Amino acid sequence: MINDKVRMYLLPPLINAAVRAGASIMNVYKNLDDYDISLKDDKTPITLADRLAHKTIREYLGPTRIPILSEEGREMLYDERRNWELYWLVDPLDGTVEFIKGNNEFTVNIALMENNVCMGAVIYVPYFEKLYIAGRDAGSYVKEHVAPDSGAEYTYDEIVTGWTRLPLECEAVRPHPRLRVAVSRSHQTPETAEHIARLRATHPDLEIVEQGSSYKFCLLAEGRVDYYVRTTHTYEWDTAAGELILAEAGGRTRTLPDDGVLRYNEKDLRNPWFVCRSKYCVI
Ligand SMILES: Nc1ncnc2c1ncn2[C@@H]1O[C@H](COP(=O)(O)O)[C@@H](OP(=O)(O)O)[C@H]1O
Ligand SMILES: [Mg+2]
Repeated sequence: MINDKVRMYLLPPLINAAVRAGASIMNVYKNLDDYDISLKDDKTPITLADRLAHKTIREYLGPTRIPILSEEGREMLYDERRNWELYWLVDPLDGTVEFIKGNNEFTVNIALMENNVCMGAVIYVPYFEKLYIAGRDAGSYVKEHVAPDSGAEYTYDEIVTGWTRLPLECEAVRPHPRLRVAVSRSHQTPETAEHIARLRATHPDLEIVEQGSSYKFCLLAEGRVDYYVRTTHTYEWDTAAGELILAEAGGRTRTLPDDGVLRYNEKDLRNPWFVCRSKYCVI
């Protein structure tokens, strides 16, 4: 089991890898003509930014000698990874579609997995310069004004100075008279609409919040949205960090339709459908 000492030792590489990857992404973001977009086998897009962010993270986390399972290295064989005790689960650029559309809603996700349970997590939102951090049984936090930096070398003390515990306690967050429901901006299905129609039966004035990437988990953790319904595929690297950040802020994630938990390091890395609730969600 990872003890507090190991956790303190691993927090800086986790954070610095994400902030450095954010710098790689933002360097590409400025040059729309040079995104070098292509489609992967599953027909989802990949850009130069995904590749550079992956390379940055791999180079920075390599010296930890903990193996990496990344969206841009997904060809890793199940037999090779199934017995890993520790690994980094990485989405170097989550929300590639939003990146291409230019709406700023993209993130870097890194989760430290121990026996297939997320023990530490970071979601970095480079455009908004926000860093969300969670440790199992240690809470969730947000740190603002963390600019993308290709040479980031934050120490443990620098990271934990000036961060804010989640959920937020400010007035903008609660109480809120209407149920706020997050959905993917670009990936909705008829089942998403049906699910929302059922919610509307009891909450006719509910508010839809369309948002790309794992940033939805961050909004739930902060308490800015109450509920998130996901009825299209995601992969394990899309959810591991966000799920811990939400859980440590008092929220929860449950699979649809069976009300179970998301499992990690499965043979098939695609998640079942799920719903998330913030700490204060009333349904
Ligand atoms: N048709 C599709 N095209 C692109 N991504 C899809 C998709 N269906 C599901 N996804 C998943 O949805 C993620 C984005 O989340 P959201 O829809 O909440 O913005 C993608 O992560 P990547 O952007 O890392 O590939 C991808 O894993
Ligand atoms: Mg993703």
